[in-house]
Amino acid sequence: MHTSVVIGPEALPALAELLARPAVSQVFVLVDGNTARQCLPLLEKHLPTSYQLIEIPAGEGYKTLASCDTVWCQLTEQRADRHAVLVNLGGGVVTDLGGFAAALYKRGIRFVQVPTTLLAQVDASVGGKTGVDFQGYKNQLGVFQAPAAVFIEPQFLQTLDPRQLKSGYAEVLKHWLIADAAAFAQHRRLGWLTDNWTPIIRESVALKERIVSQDPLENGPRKLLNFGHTVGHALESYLLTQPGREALHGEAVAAGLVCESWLSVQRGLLSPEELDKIETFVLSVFDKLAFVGLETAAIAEFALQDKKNAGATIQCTLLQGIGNGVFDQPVTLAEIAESLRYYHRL
Ligand SMILES: NC(=O)c1ccc[n+]([C@@H]2O[C@H](COP(=O)([O-])OP(=O)(O)OC[C@H]3O[C@@H](n4cnc5c(N)ncnc54)[C@H](O)[C@@H]3O)[C@@H](O)[C@H]2O)c1
Ligand SMILES: O=C(O)C(=O)C[C@@H](O)[C@H](O)[C@H](O)COP(=O)(O)O
Ligand SMILES: [Zn+2]
Repeated sequence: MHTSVVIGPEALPALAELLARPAVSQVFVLVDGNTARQCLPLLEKHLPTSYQLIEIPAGEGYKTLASCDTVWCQLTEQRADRHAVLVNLGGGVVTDLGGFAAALYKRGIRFVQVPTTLLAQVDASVGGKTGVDFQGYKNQLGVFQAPAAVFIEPQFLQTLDPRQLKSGYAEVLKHWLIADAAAFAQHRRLGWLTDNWTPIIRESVALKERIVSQDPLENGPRKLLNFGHTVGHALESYLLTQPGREALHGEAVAAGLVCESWLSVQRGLLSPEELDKIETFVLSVFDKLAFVGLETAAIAEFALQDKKNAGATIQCTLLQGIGNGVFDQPVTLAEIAESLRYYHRL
């Protein structure tokens, strides 16, 4: 099944057209505190006058069942029927949570993604992974459910904090490392900042869609899109338990890209020179995440809950050369901890 993704100035008019169809009974718009203030004004003129707003607090800490409860209560109070559409206006937290809440309400109503962060525009809004965090584990509850459509307006990025922009760049880098060596080489020369994100968004979405279309439910090649995430999610989850030390998803993934590239060298899949290129570029863009050597075991433990694992075996996506990901590579807990110690020493 193909999901329509509209990118550019035609995106919001196309959304308006979809919402005006007679088959749509009610329109609900899910926002967080920031997208309510900073993104809704741009969207509002493309919405029907009768839309209802649902707001959750901003941030990863609210990607929870409790926030879904807020969504479900409001849909129920407003007697939303199966022909209602939920418009998710926000970053990956809103698109993941809104997609999940919509998929469960009355066994599923349609939802559309209107991503407003770079991370959500290049990655989270596409591919149908939805979910929430649970018991400290990332996306522990979720379903694969394709949105009715995705509408990407790069203009939303104008109000985005530079730290958030960088966080999204980690997922772009991931895409190049698993599947596009030429783009990695080109952007390593150019540096990460640009005043026109549209071509990068288009290329990332196309690359991700190509992989997802081969394996929508992640039984095989879709695991490539999880490069950097075995260690990245472990770090993100651990730091979420440490008040004041929380890392953004992309920041943790950036560290994970280095650790998992190091693991690729240990397996003889990647050369030390290639690792050097990756870590030099990553560290030129991202500040190093701070943790002490004694914490590496506790961080690594989180990898035991990674969704790619088979039983007790941690299965990582690694690189067989830059631009060529390989999935289902067994690694031990001790190796994950050692990769974190390598990163810590850089
Ligand atoms: N489903 C997937 O395939 C997928 C892929 C990658 C990441 N994710 C998930 O996405 C989440 C991270 O998403 P994120 O980085 O977008 O974080 P986020 O949704 O928390 O957004 C980051 C911050 O930016 C604010 N914001 C959003 N748009 C803004 C704008 N245009 N201007 C000003 N502020 C704005 C938000 O309110 C929030 O405070 C994680 O939970 C991650 O697990 C999912
Ligand atoms: O779309 C995918 O597949 C991904 O793995 C994209 C990741 O960037 C994203 O963070 C995803 O939510 C991770 O999913 P999980 O299955 O590891 O929880
Ligand atoms: Zn990710």
